[in-house]
Amino acid sequence: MGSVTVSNKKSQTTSLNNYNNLATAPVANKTESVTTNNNCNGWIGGEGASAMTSAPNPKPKIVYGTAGYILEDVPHFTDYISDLPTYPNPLQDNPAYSVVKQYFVHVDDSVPQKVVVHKDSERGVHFRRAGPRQKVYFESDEVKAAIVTCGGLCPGLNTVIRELVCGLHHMYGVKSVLGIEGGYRGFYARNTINLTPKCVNDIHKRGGTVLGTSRGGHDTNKIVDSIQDRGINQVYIIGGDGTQRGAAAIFEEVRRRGLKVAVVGIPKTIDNDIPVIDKSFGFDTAVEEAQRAINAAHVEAESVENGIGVVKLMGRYSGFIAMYATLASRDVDCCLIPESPFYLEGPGGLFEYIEKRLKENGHMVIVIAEGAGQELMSEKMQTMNKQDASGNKLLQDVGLWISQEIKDHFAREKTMAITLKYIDPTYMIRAIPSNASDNVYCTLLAQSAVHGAMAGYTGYTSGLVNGRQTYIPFYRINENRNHVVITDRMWARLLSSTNQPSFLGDKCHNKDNVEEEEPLNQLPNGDLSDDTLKVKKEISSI
Ligand SMILES: Nc1ncnc2c1ncn2[C@@H]1O[C@H](COP(=O)(O)OP(=O)(O)OP(=O)(O)O)[C@@H](O)[C@H]1O
Ligand SMILES: O=P(O)(O)OC[C@H]1O[C@](O)(CO)[C@@H](O)[C@@H]1O
Ligand SMILES: [Mg+2]
Repeated sequence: MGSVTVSNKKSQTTSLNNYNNLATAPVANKTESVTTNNNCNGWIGGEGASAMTSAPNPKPKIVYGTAGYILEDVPHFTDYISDLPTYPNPLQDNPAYSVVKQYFVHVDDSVPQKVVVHKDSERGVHFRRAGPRQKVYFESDEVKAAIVTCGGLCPGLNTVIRELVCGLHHMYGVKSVLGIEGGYRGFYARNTINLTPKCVNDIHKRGGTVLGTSRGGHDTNKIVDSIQDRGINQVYIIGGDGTQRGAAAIFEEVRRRGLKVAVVGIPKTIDNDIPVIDKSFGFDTAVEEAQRAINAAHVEAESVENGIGVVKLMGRYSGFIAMYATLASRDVDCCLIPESPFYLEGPGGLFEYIEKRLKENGHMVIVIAEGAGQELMSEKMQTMNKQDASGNKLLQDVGLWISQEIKDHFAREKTMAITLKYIDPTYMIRAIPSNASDNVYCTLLAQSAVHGAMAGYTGYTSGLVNGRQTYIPFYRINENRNHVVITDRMWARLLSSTNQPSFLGDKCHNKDNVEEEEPLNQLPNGDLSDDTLKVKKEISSI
């Protein structure tokens, strides 16, 4: 890798090899900014480098290199605490690793966010590669780790807990690991449990989380007080978008107080709506389990004349589960997701398509994500805007609603007699243990998280980017949500597999009606990479 510059007012140039020593360098406020929201919790390293002081204005920690190389780095203890002792990584004496060449990750290793490039492309954004480092910032018996799970359930939660405990124990000799019960509020309202490799040995075979979980109840100060009171110095926080925002707030407070506490996020969401990462753990398991419901709907539908099977799947704001379950099944004739608004009546509408499909095939299967059609439903029904304890919008049951609308339509129109069966497996797909590939994924995520904390990194989410484990600054995880891009090839593949209407009507040819999000990764010739052209809802007026 060529020389890499840490940009700052004094244009100081620092090799990445020295990057961990930045805290002792007189680095001033960074002048460039990156696209991020005001709540970002990353920060430029080196500010206020003296011990027990904190940066007044945290900014993302960005390193620039040659040919447009950008490293969106994660915070490190040395950014705000000076004179920390380091120790050789105990893995170097571990017989399992002694035969592995270059087992330790090189300090300059990073992973590109975009792998599709043109010959003149800039190198673009990179994230720090995860993995064990030669030096660690904790002695084994100094570590007191804590693990907490927050938000909804997801297959694999127990596997991550197990692998954190076993990873800390077996790789780094850490004996003290606490489980925080019942989500964030467990830090200050519940007891903790001691987690040992023995007591977590079998938990990956069970669904749910042995620690319990909750929504709401995040009180940053109380949580950090509890971390301080209990002497915890590594916190592993497993949860979705809300949880990662909470983790960013905890990190900020920890840093403000100048504590040597690693705050590490492990992204969890069955909806796969966390940005940057390839996919979230448990997603594959959920898609696989959804097949059982789709199969049942198909069997019911094809066994009667004009049979319709409707399956509702999870996906509050993003329709990934519905999209992948549809693509995997091949029995689905129509997939409805929040990102692709649809309409019922008239030419090109859902009712017209159902009639056509029944005439052609005698039966059909519809998969609908729980967040789809919410605006349509609210137009037709008087709905209350309710929220859960975390402030997430509580959704109406779109599966029940659409089933009734279809039945009413055919009863009214008398074009054909239909039989409709509605299957709602929503909680069944997330309350199960993770499958084999998710178990492996959870193991890698957990071990990467542990390596990073031991190496003194903090304020990051451990995540898979282009097939490599990385450390991603919280602000990147928290700045937006991952959506199905309906102008992307994946959605086109689905449309061509189901043959359903796009519900875009003429408007899909009218660029004025397409509201595009900022094309973050525009390629040099003006083309947009697959996953960056984001088209928002634009047919609500149809
Ligand atoms: N902006 C925020 N700042 C601090 N804490 C938050 C924030 N948003 C949510 N939290 C806390 O994070 C926890 C989990 O949030 P939430 O219930 O939204 O689930 P999640 O982590 O998004 O998971 P999922 O949506 O996949 O079920 C809750 O305890 C909530 O109080
Ligand atoms: O009923 P709960 O536990 O609030 O969870 C429901 C929500 O959790 C998720 O599984 C994850 O966010 C969503 O798909 C769903 O809307
Ligand atoms: Mg969420």
